[in-house]
Amino acid sequence: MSGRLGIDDVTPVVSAGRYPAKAVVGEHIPVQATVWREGHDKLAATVSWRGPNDRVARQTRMHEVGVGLDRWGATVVPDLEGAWTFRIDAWSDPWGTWNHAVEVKIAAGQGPVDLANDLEIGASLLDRVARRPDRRQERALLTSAAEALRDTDRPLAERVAPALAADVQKVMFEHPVRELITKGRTHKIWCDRKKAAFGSWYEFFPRSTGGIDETGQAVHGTFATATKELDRVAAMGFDVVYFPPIHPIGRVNRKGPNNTLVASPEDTGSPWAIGADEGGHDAIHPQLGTIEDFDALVARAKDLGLEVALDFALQCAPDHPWVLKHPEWFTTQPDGTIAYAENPPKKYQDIYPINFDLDPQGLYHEVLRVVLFWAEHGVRIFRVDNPHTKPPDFWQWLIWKVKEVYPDTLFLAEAFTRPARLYGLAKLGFTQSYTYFTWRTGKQELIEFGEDVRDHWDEARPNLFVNTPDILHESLQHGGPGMFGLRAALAATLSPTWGVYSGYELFEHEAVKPGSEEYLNSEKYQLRPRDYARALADGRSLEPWLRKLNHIRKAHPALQQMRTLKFQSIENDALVAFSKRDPESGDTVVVVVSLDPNNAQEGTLYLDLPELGFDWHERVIAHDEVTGETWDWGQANYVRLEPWRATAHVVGLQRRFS
Ligand SMILES: O=P(O)(O)O[C@H]1O[C@H](CO)[C@@H](O[C@H]2O[C@H](CO)[C@@H](O)[C@H](O)[C@H]2O)[C@H](O)[C@H]1O
Repeated sequence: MSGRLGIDDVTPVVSAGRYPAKAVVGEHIPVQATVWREGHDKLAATVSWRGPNDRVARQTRMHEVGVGLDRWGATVVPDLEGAWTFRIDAWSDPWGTWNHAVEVKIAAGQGPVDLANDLEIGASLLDRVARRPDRRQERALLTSAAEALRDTDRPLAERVAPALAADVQKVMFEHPVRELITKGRTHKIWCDRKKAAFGSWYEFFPRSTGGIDETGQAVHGTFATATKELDRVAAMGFDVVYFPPIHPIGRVNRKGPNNTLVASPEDTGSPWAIGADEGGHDAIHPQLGTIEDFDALVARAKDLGLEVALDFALQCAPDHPWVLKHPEWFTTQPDGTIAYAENPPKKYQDIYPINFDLDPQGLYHEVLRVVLFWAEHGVRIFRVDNPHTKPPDFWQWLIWKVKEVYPDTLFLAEAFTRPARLYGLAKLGFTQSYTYFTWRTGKQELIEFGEDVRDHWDEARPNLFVNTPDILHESLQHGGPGMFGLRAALAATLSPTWGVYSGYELFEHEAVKPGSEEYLNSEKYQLRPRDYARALADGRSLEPWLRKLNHIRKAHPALQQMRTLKFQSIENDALVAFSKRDPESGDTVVVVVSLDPNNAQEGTLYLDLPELGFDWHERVIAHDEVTGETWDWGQANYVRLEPWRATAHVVGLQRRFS
């Protein structure tokens, strides 16, 4: 410890300050610290915080949190993207000490003689503030309160009354006398744009948008056909459209349908097998079109309010130009061959892993060049494939190098891995992280998962995909349409950022074999044209539900929050309930989701109303955004969910004004 007063356990601080805490513009960030001192004198604390353009630090006075905990808190709201810092300043608060002394001594029946010194101390404190050049406006007010304290002709109550009055207290609080000022360590916050925390993602393969020809054959899609698809995606309320790799696909060791190891000349191969004669990571697959076509797609997406996210998979097909040009970037085995990549037990026979240690200088700069190339073409979101198989310091270097040029760039880590690595990557700079959500299906698992991601919010932001081309969870394989609906409801409301891989809205659920999470006829290895319009017309589509969920998410700022997530008690293991509150607007939402896709479930929901900003016994207006019904709710509420009608309630709570 250093400094006159104690300042401990500051939050948000990530890894003892090695990495910046995460925030987005406009986010209410709770700053807390344990601040303590010897003896009985009062202390106070201030957050001194500074934005990227601030020449002078902003000061926000902290308040005591709880009673007797010596814990102090304040909220700061960064209003600009970039690097912010904050520091806790603790100081002795003589005005607070004086207030306390006077109150308790008078309450104990002490008179003016006992309080003589206190009265003079109070007067001199008032004089000190009144004398400040920048307090000219309040000078008369403070001086007259000081005079009253010194006026021995008045009864004691009248001597102290002006100094204890609200107007004087306000000035003395806002412009305090600070003694024994102790400055804490400076901590970092990186503030991203809002989409870093809040957004709805939709993943589709541009190559699957070509439709079917007259012979019934799937036609390879292009950026032009993919562009047409954007209207439907935007209409469903998504904000980010994510494409698997769009680069030339290797021909050597190309995979065939259903992950077979022999491909016919017509087989498209996996887009993650990046690189061929036509180019590598900065090239476009010729069948998709040209860079100009890509630019046009990005522009159209922008018009529709969509942002394009590209996959960034650092690996190479054996015929990737890097393999020939830079053999030093790959590990050669004793027999002269390069081993293919693996993510055990998965085998990626069509790609070589890159060795980051053989020529870091050359490789790092080439990779940076590639990312900046796409950033120059308007891509500011990258979904990074398998980052946990590459060195951590490489990611830290790359992410912050890119942000030096394009600070608004966001990186989603596809690291389904051990928690230390998942959170480690987030701390290094990844904006968002895939999570274990797809595998959390039971009530208790979901509660633990939700609380875990909430409690890591300063360092990692979860992106809850309901499915991916690699993950068709068994619950979706066997749960029927109701399961698709409820999983979407959970993902869209539990986390400010969620995602859907196309085909979900068509309830695609056939696995390649029992026990596998791989789709049958996976789009990873072949084209998969889909007739969304027909399904919608026939009532076989989840599109209306996805649209509704995204609409509700936008209408309720509470659902754009994670810090305020709180699970509420509901008496039924097939029902899970939680609340969220937006600190800015006060918007408050309670979500109840049924985990049973087939049967009606009912239970009593007990709300922690004070936590939600209401009194314990208050009756509130509860409006369900799903069914459109409005109820009168209080502490205990009967809830029934019938999957054929609704798998979830998303209920906005409002104070009942009489
Ligand atoms: O390893 P993960 O399960 O995290 O999956 C990600 O990375 C894989 C490798 O890039 C990728 O796998 C797909 O592409 C491979 C290379 O073409 C191919 O060998 C695999 O069979 C195919 O699944 C996966 O899609 C991606 O999400």
